Amino acid sequence: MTPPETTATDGEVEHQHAIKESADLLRFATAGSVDDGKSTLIGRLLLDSKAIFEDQLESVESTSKSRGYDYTDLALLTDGLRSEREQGITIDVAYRYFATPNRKFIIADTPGHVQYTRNMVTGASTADLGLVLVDARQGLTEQSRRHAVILSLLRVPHLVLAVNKMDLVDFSEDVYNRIHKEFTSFATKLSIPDLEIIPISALLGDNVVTRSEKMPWYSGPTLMHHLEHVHVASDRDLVDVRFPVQYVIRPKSDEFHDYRGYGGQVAGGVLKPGDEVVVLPSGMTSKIAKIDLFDKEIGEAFPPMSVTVHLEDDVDVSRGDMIARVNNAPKPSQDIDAMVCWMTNEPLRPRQKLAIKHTTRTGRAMVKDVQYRLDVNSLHRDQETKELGLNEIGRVQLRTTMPLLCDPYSKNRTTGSFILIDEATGVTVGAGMINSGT
Ligand SMILES: Nc1nc2c(ncn2[C@@H]2O[C@H](COP(=O)(O)OP(=O)(O)OP(=O)(O)O)[C@@H](O)[C@H]2O)c(=O)[nH]1
Repeated sequence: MTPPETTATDGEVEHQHAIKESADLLRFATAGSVDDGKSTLIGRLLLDSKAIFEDQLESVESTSKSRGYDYTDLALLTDGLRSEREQGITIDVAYRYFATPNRKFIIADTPGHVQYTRNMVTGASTADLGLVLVDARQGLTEQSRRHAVILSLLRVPHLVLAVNKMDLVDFSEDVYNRIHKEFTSFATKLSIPDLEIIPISALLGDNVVTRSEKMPWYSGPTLMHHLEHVHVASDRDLVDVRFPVQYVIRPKSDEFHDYRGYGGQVAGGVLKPGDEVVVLPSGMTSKIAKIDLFDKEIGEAFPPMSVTVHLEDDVDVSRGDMIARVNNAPKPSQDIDAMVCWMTNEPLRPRQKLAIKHTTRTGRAMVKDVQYRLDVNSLHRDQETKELGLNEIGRVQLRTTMPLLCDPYSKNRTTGSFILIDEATGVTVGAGMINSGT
């Protein structure tokens, strides 16, 4: 029997197209200790996937020669780009773009010498994949463990441990197996849904883009093959509708009376015209009249699309409000239980007051308790020290002055996270992942 013919509606076609678009893009964050070879690896990825321009390569080759190297120092490519961007920015993350015929990539590159959790958290918070480098001669270090812990707390769904400089350990299977064993046993204590451990030489290119002939014992994918094929579209929450309103487009005159829209980025679920929705915190309900993407009307919107939503009724909606589905809305919470990464010298302590930014709202919060501090090496929970120092991670209870419309971070990385800001200086001093709100 022939299956009935189906015709896709415009909305479905757009949906498929947008899913393909988001699947075509991989955001990944790199992490490693100083000199593990991160810059060299990024240079190698760009070079072997032919994502760099001839003139850039020529300048790197001539600089390498003038410095007396008998190889092309690919780190120059990355570091050159990086130093330009480092100027005057507090959060030291360089974003780099490249593409292969199979996928587009955005790399959030955090310099290894600045061992700040802040950079790592900023770079990895929106990543689909985290790439942690270790030097095969050293194996795991405290910093590689810390990076794995942070990636797991940030629920980065895919993790790659690249065991680099395999050429310096004679491409030894034993060395790889030892690091593999040590890391997998550490990783069982973390939540890492997908882990790949790849032996590479960033300098020589083994298993980066081309398969290494010197490591016939390794049967897994090359790094590039994995980056191109890792499945990311299903990582997004398409069930619970969450639309934090970023701005309200008001009618300028009577002529545009109909054009009241709410702009923002979809943080969860699929929105469609005709859906019954609730506006929080007011609790007023309405229906979605239409959804615009730039100046085009679309049939569906889902994460991470930035759209303008129009409602059928003239309800009162302001910046910081959230549009959700009736019967499936987040509960407003003022008592927040979260894992916090602290990013400044002055410790986080009970009774401290801070500004808190959650989705599109900013308010104030007081630290009620530091329940424990997490030792990133042993994963031991220290309940004695009631504070968090620079780069430390712990479980913290906060009381906010306004209710947050939040979800657990495990359900939604956008509505489940917040940043803490020093009220006097305006500097970001912490990042939080919500366990629960009551
Ligand atoms: N033998 C060998 N040397 C490597 C390899 N990868 C990197 N190196 C060398 O290790 C040194 C450090 O590499 P970088 O790429 O600058 O290290 P990094 O981790 O990016 O360091 P930062 O830029 O300071 O963050 C350089 O001398 C590289 O040439 C490798 O696979 N094999």
